[in-house]
Amino acid sequence: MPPQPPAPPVFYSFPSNDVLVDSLANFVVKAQRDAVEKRGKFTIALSRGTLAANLRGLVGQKDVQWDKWEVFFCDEAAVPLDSDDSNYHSNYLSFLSTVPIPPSQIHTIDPSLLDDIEELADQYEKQLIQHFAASNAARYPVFDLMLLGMGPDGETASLFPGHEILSERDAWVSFMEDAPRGPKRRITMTLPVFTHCYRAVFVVSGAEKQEMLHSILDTPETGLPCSRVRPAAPGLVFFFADAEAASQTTYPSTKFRWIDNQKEAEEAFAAAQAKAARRAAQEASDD
Ligand SMILES: O=C(O)[C@H](O)[C@@H](O)[C@H](O)[C@H](O)COP(=O)(O)O
Repeated sequence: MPPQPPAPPVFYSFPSNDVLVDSLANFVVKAQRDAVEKRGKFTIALSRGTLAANLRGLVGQKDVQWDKWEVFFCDEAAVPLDSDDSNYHSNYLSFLSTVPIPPSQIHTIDPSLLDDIEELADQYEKQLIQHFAASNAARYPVFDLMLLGMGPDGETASLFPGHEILSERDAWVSFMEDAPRGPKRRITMTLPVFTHCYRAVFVVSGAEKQEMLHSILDTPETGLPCSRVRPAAPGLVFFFADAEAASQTTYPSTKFRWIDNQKEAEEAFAAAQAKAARRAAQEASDD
């Protein structure tokens, strides 16, 4: 049988940041429950930026099994773990320090290797191999949930547009010394890792993201890194945006609900598309 094409992205647009935060918490808890039921643990990857603050809805939630969480970082700057540039540090301050995940289950870079960027990436890849060896990894690791930001140039993690790292197919973790913005020396999970997860979720907020979200969702053929995160079957990709970020895109939005598989994602997309067409026809007849 030929491989199934990736499901269309599921786009949720929320009237305010608070509603986005509650819905994201609800989604993460469901993803965790699903992963723990099926695989006995919940393997999640975090990104730097506003994401950590948008996870605040998880704090104090009753049905979270924090002892089942295994936390990795989508990318990391080659800086000490207490630096403002550290992905770990930004997530620690706003999220990880407020929840009882056992520290041994939070997988950071080895800060003794900061001077050797290649070794830093290799060592992080070894941590992934060790974690995934006993479970589902064949060619690539399969994360239960990868939480992603959308950068100003359409980058995600440290996958910048036009950078050669985007063509990496072998390594799970790669490195760069020429990042176009922020800390130059970084390691990052590679594109195939993002396209082999069960669920990838972009969290996008604020008016400054309007244009880029429009490009990513409405003209994915331009091939910006965020548009290239299309997990292979049975994986799914979701966009959570607040009203400000969502104001330019014409991509049909789905009312927030748990979507479990590709068929449901396709049905949600088709229903949202039909609704948008009906609304456009109604508006045209009102004019
Ligand atoms: O590593 C970086 O250069 C930045 O951290 C960047 O890629 C970030 O992930 C996005 O800008 C989204 O961040 P926000 O969600 O904070 O906008």
